[in-house]
Amino acid sequence: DARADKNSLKLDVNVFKEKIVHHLRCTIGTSEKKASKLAWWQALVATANELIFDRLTQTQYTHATKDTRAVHYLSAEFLMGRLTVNNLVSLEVYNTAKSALQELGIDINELCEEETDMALGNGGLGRLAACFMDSLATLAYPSVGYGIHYENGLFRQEIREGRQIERPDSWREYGCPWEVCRPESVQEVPIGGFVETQTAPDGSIRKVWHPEHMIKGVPWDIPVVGFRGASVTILRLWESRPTESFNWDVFNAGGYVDAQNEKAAVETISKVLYPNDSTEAGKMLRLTQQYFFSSCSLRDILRRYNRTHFHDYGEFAKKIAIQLNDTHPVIAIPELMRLLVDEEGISWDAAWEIVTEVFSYTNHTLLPEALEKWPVYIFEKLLPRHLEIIYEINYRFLNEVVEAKWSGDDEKKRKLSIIEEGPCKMVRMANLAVIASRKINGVAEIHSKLVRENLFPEFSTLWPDRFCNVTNGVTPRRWMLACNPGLAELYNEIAGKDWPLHLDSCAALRPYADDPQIQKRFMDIKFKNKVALAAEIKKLCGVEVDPHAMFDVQIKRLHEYKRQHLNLLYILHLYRKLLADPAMRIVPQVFIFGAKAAPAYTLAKNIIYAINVIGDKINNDYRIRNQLKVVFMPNYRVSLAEKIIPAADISEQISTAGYEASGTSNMKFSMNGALTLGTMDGANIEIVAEAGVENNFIFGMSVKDVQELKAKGYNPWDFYNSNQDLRAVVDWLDSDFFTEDRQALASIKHSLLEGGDPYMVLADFASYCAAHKRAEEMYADKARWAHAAIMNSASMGKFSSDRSIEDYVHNIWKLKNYEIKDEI
Ligand SMILES: CCc1ccc([C@H](C)CC(=O)N[C@@H]2O[C@H](CO)[C@@H](O)[C@H](O)[C@H]2O)cc1
Repeated sequence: DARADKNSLKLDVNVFKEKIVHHLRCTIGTSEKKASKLAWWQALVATANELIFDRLTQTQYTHATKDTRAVHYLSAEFLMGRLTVNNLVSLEVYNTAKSALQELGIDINELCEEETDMALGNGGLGRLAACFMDSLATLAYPSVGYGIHYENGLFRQEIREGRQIERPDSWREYGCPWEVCRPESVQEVPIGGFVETQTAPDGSIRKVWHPEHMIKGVPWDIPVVGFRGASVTILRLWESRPTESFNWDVFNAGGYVDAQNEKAAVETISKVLYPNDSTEAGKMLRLTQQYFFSSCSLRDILRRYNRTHFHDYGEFAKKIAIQLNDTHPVIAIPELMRLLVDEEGISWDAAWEIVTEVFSYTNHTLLPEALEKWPVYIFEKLLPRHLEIIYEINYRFLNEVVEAKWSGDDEKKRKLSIIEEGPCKMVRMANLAVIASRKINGVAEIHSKLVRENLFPEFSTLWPDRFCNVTNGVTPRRWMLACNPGLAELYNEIAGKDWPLHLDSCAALRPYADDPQIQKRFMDIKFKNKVALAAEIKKLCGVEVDPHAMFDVQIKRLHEYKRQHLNLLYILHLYRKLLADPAMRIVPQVFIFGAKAAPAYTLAKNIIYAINVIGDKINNDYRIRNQLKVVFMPNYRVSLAEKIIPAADISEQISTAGYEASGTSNMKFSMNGALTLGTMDGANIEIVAEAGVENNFIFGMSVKDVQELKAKGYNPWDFYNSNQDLRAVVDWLDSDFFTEDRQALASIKHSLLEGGDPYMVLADFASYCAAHKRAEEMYADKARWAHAAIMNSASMGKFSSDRSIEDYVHNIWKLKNYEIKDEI
């Protein structure tokens, strides 16, 4: 299929087959007869790793010999998903592998189901980091991703009687063949303790930190395979371990338990990912995680730099760029100051010069509850020296920069200060990020505008040139070529085989938008994907769905601002109308949901419960003759998204305008020929600008409308009382029609009325219903729908993460890329 193997010459089917059998016997140590599917998968991976590690070595050799400038992407999350299909496709040996396995009587798809997702992230931010790593390797820019080697990724979600149950995600229980440990690059990180101020004979002050503990950081490297093996870079993830100087003396002194506790305490640091994707936990362990990986990463960067620069930091800012993926790694700023001043003996000013040159910061959310602030007392306990450095940075900023601009304006100082005064003083990580970063960017045009105007207005007045926008993107390798081979085949024919590298070239399909043959091809591909998804839904949810129906999909984290409950109100509205008029005939529709809620986010979990119990009722209500189906697919994750997105007709992107920074699933859906039903929020605005608003269904208030209604005072009762249909479905939530446990559903009604409906669900309901009406009408007009589907898919060139990376490279990182030849 379209995932054709250009360089399969390198490894023809027989050679590939021999290598798989060789690894089965000599690497995994079993025989064809006895081998489990897991063993065959491990043998397949070992075979692919031969190519991958060779390219990795070539890549690292080129970067080292050319002493290249590189970007270091610091992120607490990397939502990598599965790597097998992606790596085989990027190496262009997918079909070779498929045929080789076939000849060995093995179905490659079955093998790939053996792989557990590498779910080391919550949602958008983590997946974006993964797409960016793919593009950096494909564009052959020198880069390293740095993160945390969580033993447990994002929890596995099970649905029990409609409720979300969290289960641990021990993804590498039986090891992971895609990662390699690098003991030679272990780091040790101090934490806790106190700071001693020493006065040298020459009167100069020296700060000496006496840490309470040392933590060992063990690096695990995951190779990132660029498309066509352009380069192979690494994602280096740090695992926490107790240091050798593990308190044996405590142990020998019989303090076994204390020794064990200390060991356990250190190991918990990289034990588990915090499952919140927009509310900060404020837990000490969270800051310890952030500091641990940031410090290990900086030490690793300094170690690599000093290999050729021998502690002469004159070139450091020329060779090193560091991107901070939101505020989570911002502790790296005072940590680099500490390493340069305290350990390398560089002056404060020289160190600050370097720090403000190397760091840049990306903001991914405006939600106040997501902006990290740490109590000063936690810093005093964990990171006393960093607190001193933060105070010094703040003092110089307020008294040199702010005083110069707004002399004597204490209000400005209070607003811009890194320290938030009050009963419990807090460290504002976002302010620290802005003060120390060369560039600050948002992730979509509207979001970057709101970052400048609402989040950091004074800072953007102070430093207008520091603020910029880089609209998000997604990798077309995973999100088109690998997950939708039928569509990939069509683009190979129409746009040539390089479209995965030049997504703009997909525009070659636009002139065929009304060509009946192409329309048929395109919609047949969609239908085939819907048949496959219908089978998966049957298997996972036991629900029969008709692939001819309109597949309306909303897959993303469960959050009120993403308004899954608005979607649910419309489903209730449709159901109510069908019950009211048994003769009514609608375009058959299947509403598909996938969403994890942060474990402590009760209302979000109640919305999941509501979707399941209401869905159950509807799916088993014979009176509506299967015209309406509701499916909640459990354990939404990257590998499930790869199955759902190619089969979608409608992409629900219905956040309250001004709340979704960008969104990235919206891009994946459009690329795969789904039509967006959404608000003018985040990247939706840029998507419909490329594909045509007439080819999508925009509804609801704009950002300006939302701001004005909030300013005027929004009263949800006004909408409740003035719209009978709305009132009926909201009241239906507070009934025992769907479940005897009406409390959970009633809590949703309560949040929409007494709770003030903070995300204006009721205000956008009527417009949302009208947009759905338009969608149903267009879906009935097959040619019109096909036109729109093709125009969306063929107009997404801008949303390749390659374009995002080129923007970062030219506006922020100033990198050169290097062709990787086989030099060694
Ligand atoms: C402190 C807890 C926490 C954890 C994660 C986050 C992330 C910033 C949340 C997130 O994933 N934001 C999403 O980032 C995507 C990539 O830029 C955007 O496309 C989404 O709009 C944004 O919600 C905030 C707070």
